[in-house]
Amino acid sequence: MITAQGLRKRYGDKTAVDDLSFNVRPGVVTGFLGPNGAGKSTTMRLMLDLDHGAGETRFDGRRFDEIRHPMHEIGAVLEAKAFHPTRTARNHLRMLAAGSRIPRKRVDEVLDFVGLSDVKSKKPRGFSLGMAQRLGLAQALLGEPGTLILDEPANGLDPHGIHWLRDVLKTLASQGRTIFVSSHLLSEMSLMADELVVIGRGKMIFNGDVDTFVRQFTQSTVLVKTPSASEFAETLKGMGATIDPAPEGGLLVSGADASVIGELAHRDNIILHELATQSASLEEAFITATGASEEYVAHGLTAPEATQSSGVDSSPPAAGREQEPSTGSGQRTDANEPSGGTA
Ligand SMILES: Nc1ncnc2c1ncn2[C@@H]1O[C@H](COP(=O)(O)OP(=O)(O)OP(=O)(O)O)[C@@H](O)[C@H]1O
Repeated sequence: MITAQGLRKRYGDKTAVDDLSFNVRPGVVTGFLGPNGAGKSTTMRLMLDLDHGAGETRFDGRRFDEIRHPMHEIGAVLEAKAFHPTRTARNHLRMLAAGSRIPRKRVDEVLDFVGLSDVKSKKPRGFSLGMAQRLGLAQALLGEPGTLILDEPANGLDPHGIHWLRDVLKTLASQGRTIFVSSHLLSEMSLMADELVVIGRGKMIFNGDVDTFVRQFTQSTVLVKTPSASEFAETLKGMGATIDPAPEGGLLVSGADASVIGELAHRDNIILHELATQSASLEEAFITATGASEEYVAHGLTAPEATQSSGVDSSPPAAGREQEPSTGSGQRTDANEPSGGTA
């Protein structure tokens, strides 16, 4: 279990991490999400004592500096290409293994596990980003730690590699390990993570399970297909639901769940051909939840005649979108106030 309490970091007058407190449970994968510049990497560095700031992180009750053999307890990859410049991949890991009294054979085991056996005698500086990510993971796993902290581990991996990483992290979590992983790949995160820590501009937005996050920040709709569409639409509107035409045909109903709609149809002898709840995606929830705390907002290209020579919009960046997440349960807090590889 990781317990982070009151993490805070300022760079000059910029607050990069603003009083973050959260728990990361063992046995599940916890995703760490936030827009660019939200403070994810800074938070991870603070957690691992790689940066100075306020607050405290405990790993199974102990601070990082109280852990005698960190490689055996915490594996972390914060930078994909942080390797020794001249050693081969295998020698790089052997050096780290020797420093932490890890048997040499474990080096070959982890290299095999991450699929780098064929290039173990090559120097990592020639590795692609995906290969470097694999070597970073091998390094993190050397001491068979109970906790893994990974910053964007899927970055640079091909689709097979991403699939593989998901299986690896889920398996490691199912063994009771604590896995904290940041990623911008939301579709991947929705398949991988059970729980989430979502931040924006350094502040907590949500800490809890993925389904609750999606439910809190989106509205699910129900697809209804019936030969009596106009008649049934009137009935549904009469009980306060909103009706839109579904792109695939039928009615898209908001504001009433499938069981209520089914019971109404039964009451009025309406034949239903389809009744399906359409859940929103993690990506939709993320956009809603973090829209107000997006720091770097892109602007569309303006028409060529408006920009004359360059064709690029040169207007100053906006402060952010005017979208405000409503306050939900205790798991969720607002984040609208503008503020501001190791193993
Ligand atoms: N060494 C530094 N000096 C000054 N500002 C910094 C430094 N490191 C980070 N920052 C600022 O702190 C904020 C948080 O940065 P951080 O890299 O932690 O965000 P992030 O969520 O990891 O972003 P991304 O998703 O783009 O990687 C940003 O505004 C960034 O510009």
